[in-house]
Order: sequence, then structure tokens, then C-alpha cells
Amino acid sequence: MRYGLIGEKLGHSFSKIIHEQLADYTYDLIPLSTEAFHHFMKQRDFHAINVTIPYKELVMPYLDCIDPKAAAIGAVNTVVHRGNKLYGYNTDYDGFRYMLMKHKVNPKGKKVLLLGRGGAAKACIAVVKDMGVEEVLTVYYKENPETITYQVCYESHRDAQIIINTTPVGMYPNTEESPIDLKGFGNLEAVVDVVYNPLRTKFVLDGFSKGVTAVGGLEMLIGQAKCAVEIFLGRKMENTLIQNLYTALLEERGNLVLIGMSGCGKTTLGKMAAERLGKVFVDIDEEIVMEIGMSIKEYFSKMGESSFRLIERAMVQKFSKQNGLVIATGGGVIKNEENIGDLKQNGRILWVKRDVSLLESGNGRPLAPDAEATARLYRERLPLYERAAEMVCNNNRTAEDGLKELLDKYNQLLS
Ligand SMILES: Nc1ncnc2c1ncn2[C@@H]1O[C@H](COP(=O)(O)OP(=O)(O)O)[C@@H](O)[C@H]1O
Ligand SMILES: O=C(O)C1=C[C@@H](OP(=O)(O)O)[C@@H](O)[C@H](O)C1
Ligand SMILES: [Mg+2]
Repeated sequence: MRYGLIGEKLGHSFSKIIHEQLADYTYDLIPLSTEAFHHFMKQRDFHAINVTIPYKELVMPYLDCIDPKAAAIGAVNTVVHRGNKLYGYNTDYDGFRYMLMKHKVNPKGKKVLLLGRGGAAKACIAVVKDMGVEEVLTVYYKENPETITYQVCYESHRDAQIIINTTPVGMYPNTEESPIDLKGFGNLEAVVDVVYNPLRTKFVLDGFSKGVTAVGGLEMLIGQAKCAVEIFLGRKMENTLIQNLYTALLEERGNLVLIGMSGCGKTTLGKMAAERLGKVFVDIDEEIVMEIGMSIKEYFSKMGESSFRLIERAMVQKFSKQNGLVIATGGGVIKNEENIGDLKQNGRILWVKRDVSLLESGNGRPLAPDAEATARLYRERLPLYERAAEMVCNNNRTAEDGLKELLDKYNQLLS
């Protein structure tokens, strides 16, 4: 093995794609048990590796030479085999610093809460200290002399201005979780997550809802990879590479989610958009029909709407966790706010808006059997679509015109 990543669980990792975009070597993902990790480090059968959870500290005794910055942090994520020696570095530091600067999150003179105490936490603490933080408190779920508990944090530190999450809480597949409840943090200015799968964690989305700067971990990941590649290859690379790759990954991994009134064209435009974007098309209603083994109309008359909404909820949860999709929802998906929260984690929400006089009624739609019912539903739901939408796409002319506007609006959301 020449280049790659070692860690315990690597199923979620984007590092292979990132390294292979930035450099022309093959980059392997090598999950290792603790025993296998020690054996691997003794063998030294590699040219250059990155190291992730839980080995960033355990790797240090195997190194012949540790960069002073990594030594001060107390964690190594980049190891290069040069001559007969292993050299260790910490590029999480650079990646995290890049991400803070990019989003103008400045810890200078601020009170920061840092959630978690693993290898990534150490790098983040070093960054905020170097940037002049006033006070940084580590919050940990267990009692520990060097940290505070969540209870103490809620009781005495709600005046913090920046909260940084370095725990895996909220990471795929447990995407419904958040490490902290942001209620009552009245001075909050920014939340920053090192987790990048989902693209926007619940923690990040809660930050957005509070109206503060909210940053997900993907740019840190790309930033640290770029610095690792520089060390691996011994040459400098432009920072614009980070932004280009970030946009490319968002385009590739992100979901496009269509909401809107029954009969507005979500299914029609969604299919067309998926083909144009090279994404997989998922129609939540079609998935439900496959699961229940009958039409939605039949299901409504046999089981009622509330039972349908539970199935719809489960289907939304399932597909929200996936990447690279165009998702056409059913018109009523906005009735449950949690659906929208889930769909936003990996997706951008576009409202397909079609004039009420043009909306298709009937055709198997139990809640919109005719134009009058459709118009009533439209009035009722308008505020819900308004609240959920990140962008509006009009579909009042031909479907081709609708598609053009939709792709245009989606691009605006990504840039
Ligand atoms: N721009 C458009 N011009 C003409 N017909 C359209 C347009 N957009 C959608 N339709 C038609 O409207 C009907 C409802 O579209 P559909 O995609 O099933 O809506 P939804 O999934 O939002 O309920 C379909 O017959 C579709 O062909
Ligand atoms: O508006 C609604 O409440 C519904 C819309 C339908 O999907 P479309 O929006 O594709 O018609 C389908 O999910 C179900 O009939 C309920
Ligand atoms: Mg549909």
C-alpha cells in the first residue's frame, strides 16, 4: 500500500474521492482493528497515510519525527515514510483554521465551547487559542477534571459565542441526533461542526434556524486533505482547489428536493432534472406505493391520512440519509416540520410553484379530487411551503421552461 487512510470505521469516508481528485495516486481506505493497527504501524509498508479516529494519538509512539505543531497538539493525522523514518504532522489544524477563516468565524476575544475531547478536539483547541480566544471550555459527556459536563454547560455557560462540535454525534447513520440543545444560548454567533456526513447536521441546521453562522465539516475535510497532499508530494497547492472541490462534491453528493402543491410538477420535473444532473431519481409517493402494495387513494380510504403520514415520514427519513438524489416529495410532506429538517441535511429544498388554475387535480390524489379542493389546499398550505423552501422555481410555462429555471435555481443554491 502506498497511499491511504487508516482508522477504525471508514465506511463514511470521502477521503478517497478527495485525494484522488487532488493528486494522481491511488488512495486506499484501510479500516483496522486495534490489533491490526499496531501490526500495520510496525510493518511500515506504506509511503504516506492519513490517520483517523481512534488512532491519531496511538500512532505517535511509532513515529521517528513529529512536527512541532503536531507534537504541541498531541495528535497526528498525516504520516510520511521518508528514507527509513516515519514523519508525523497534523493537518486537521490547517483544515479547521481554513474553514474558520473562510466563514469569518473569529474566536478572538470570544468564549468558545468545544464539544468532545478526541484527536480532532485537540487540533481545534490549538486553532482557537492561536487565533486569540478569550476562553475555551471542553464539554464532555463524562465527569473529568479537565472538562465540564453538559449539565454544567447548560447551567453556567449559555453566554458562549461560538460552539464547535468535534464529537461523532449527528453523524450518519444517527443523523437525527445533535450533541447540544442550542436553546437559551443568547449570545451565540456561530456553530461549527467537524462532521460532514450529512452535509448539514442537525446541529448545523439548528444553528441556521437560530440565525447564526453555521458551518458543516466538509471544507475542513478537504482543507486537511489538501495540506496532507502537499506534504505527501512535497509541493504547494492553491487554496482555490479546496473551493472547487467543495463545489464539485456538493453537486455530486447533495440531493435536490422538490416540494410543492399536489399536481405542480414535482414528479415530472424531478425525473427530468435527475437525468440532466446525473442523479438518481426517487419519488417518495412511488416508494410508498411499492411498500404498501396498493394505490395511495386506496390506502387513504382504508387506513386514513394519519397512517399514510407515518409511512411518508419513515420514507423521508430513509432517503434523507442518502446522497446524490433528486427527491420528488408528495404535496403534504411539509405538514411535518421534521420531514423538512431531515431533507435539508443532505439536500436543498426547491419549491415548484405552479399557478393554482394550472394544477392537476384528481388522477389518484385523495386530498385534491377536484379544482375546488385543490384551491382550498393551496391556500391552507401556502405558508408551509414558504417556510420550508430555500428557493422557488416557477412552473407556469412548458415543462422544459420549468426545468431550465429549476436547474438555474439549484445552481444558485449551490454557489
Ligand atoms: N410545465 C408543465 N406544463 C404542462 N404540464 C405539466 C407541466 N408540469 C407538470 N405538468 C403535468 O401536470 C401533471 C402533474 O404533474 P406531476 O409531476 O405528477 O405533479 P406532482 O408530482 O407535483 O403532483 C402531469 O400530468 C404533468 O405532466
Ligand atoms: O398533497 C398531499 O397531501 C398528497 C400529495 C400526493 O402527492 P403529489 O403531490 O405528487 O400529488 C400524495 O403524497 C398524497 O396523495 C398526499
Ligand atoms: Mg408526484
